[in-house]
Amino acid sequence: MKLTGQRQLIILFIQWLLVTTCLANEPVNKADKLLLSVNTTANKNTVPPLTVINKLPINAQLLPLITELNKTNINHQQIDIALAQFTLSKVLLNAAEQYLLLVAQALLKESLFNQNNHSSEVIDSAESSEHNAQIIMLLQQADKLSEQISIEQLAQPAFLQLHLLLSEHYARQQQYDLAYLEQKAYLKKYNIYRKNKRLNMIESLEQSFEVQSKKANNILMENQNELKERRVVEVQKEKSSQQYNFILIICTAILFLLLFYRQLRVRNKLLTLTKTDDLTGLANRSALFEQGEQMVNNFTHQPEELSVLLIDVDHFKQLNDKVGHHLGDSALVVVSQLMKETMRSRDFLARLAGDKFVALLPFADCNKAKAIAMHINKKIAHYDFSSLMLPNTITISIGVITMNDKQISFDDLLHGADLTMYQAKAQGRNSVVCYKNIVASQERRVK
Ligand SMILES: Nc1nc2c(ncn2[C@@H]2O[C@H](COP(=O)(O)OP(=O)(O)OP(=O)(O)O)[C@@H](O)[C@H]2O)c(=O)[nH]1
Repeated sequence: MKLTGQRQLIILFIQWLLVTTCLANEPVNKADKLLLSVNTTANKNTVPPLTVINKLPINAQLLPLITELNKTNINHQQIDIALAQFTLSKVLLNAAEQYLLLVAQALLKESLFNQNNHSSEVIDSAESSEHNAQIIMLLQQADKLSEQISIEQLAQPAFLQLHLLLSEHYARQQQYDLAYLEQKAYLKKYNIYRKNKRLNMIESLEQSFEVQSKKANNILMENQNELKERRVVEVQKEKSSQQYNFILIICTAILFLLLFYRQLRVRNKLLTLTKTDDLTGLANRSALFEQGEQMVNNFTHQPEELSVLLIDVDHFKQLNDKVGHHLGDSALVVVSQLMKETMRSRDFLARLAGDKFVALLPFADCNKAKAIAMHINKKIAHYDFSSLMLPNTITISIGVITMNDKQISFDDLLHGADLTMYQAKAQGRNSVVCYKNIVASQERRVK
């Protein structure tokens, strides 16, 4: 009874171990699924596949055979043929493949045995013991190959089955110590398998995170570059717009200045025309009075003297009648030019009307004015006008007046000059008469 109790305890312990390890025996549990999904995601994100160090290559047809053997309904004959082909194959199998082949043979044997004894209620103990021994022998052979296989590969589910099978068959042969050791070996390798899975998963997650992080950084840099490029384009546009506006402003300013300058020239020309005599180009009557009044005003407040000459061409009516009005105009032009040439630069010459001219001589006393008048008179009298189809000589009469009285007006001065000029005419023309001489002669007549 005591022995039976101990056996039952050992069987219960083994069953508990089997239940705890059953989850690990599943080819794909929750952790595997998670790992698979991570690997799939990582592969999609072009993460390099996980690499297992020192892993021996395994024939692609061997692993599906082992998966098939773990199912309930198996075509034993087909699998047996496939395994026989592997065994008889001339291709040299490596340690891992030999290991799995032996495990597969053990699984096939186990499956066949179970199928054969499924219907019979009483199992022959001798036959069962022999079957167990054969299975154990196959699995022990496989276990010997473990030395040539890396621990990471041995921790794979397909390889781990060896320990579970061995443990089960040791237990069946009541070798509980060995069964316990196999369970222990199984758990140890299973933990390695889980640990490796976890590490791989962490590594995969890290790689995935790194890739995502790099992608995010790349997108960020691309956006920043795009932003910079847009900013550069905007700055260039702003610069070209500023340049365009600047050029527009400069052009407008130049145009405005040109128009202003043209307007100023037209205005000055018009102003000059309004003050110029058409025929001779000298100042006209209006300009004469303007300039004369201004000069008289200036000389009212200073000691220097201002003299005025009134010049009239002698017998101009006769000349007009003789040579015609047109040539008479030419004579007036030449006479005015000769007078202008004789004047000082500071003097002012104007055409008063018809054949009458007025010269304003600033800073010229009576003597100086008379000298200038005499000079003009001689110059015209000695000029040969015959080249202009005019009479050889043309003479002029000049009346000279000096502004002795500081209170005198320009009109009075002009009137005095006119009187003096008529005195010169009266004396026989081609002569110069000063106003003070008229006054003296008048004074003598009174006496
Ligand atoms: N060709 C020409 N003749 C003019 C012009 N203006 C006035 N005359 C003429 O000039 C003449 C001036 O004559 P007066 O000054 O009165 O007399 P004069 O013949 O010069 O004789 P005295 O002055 O006494 O020597 C007139 O016959 C006017 O018709 C002009 O622009 N051109």
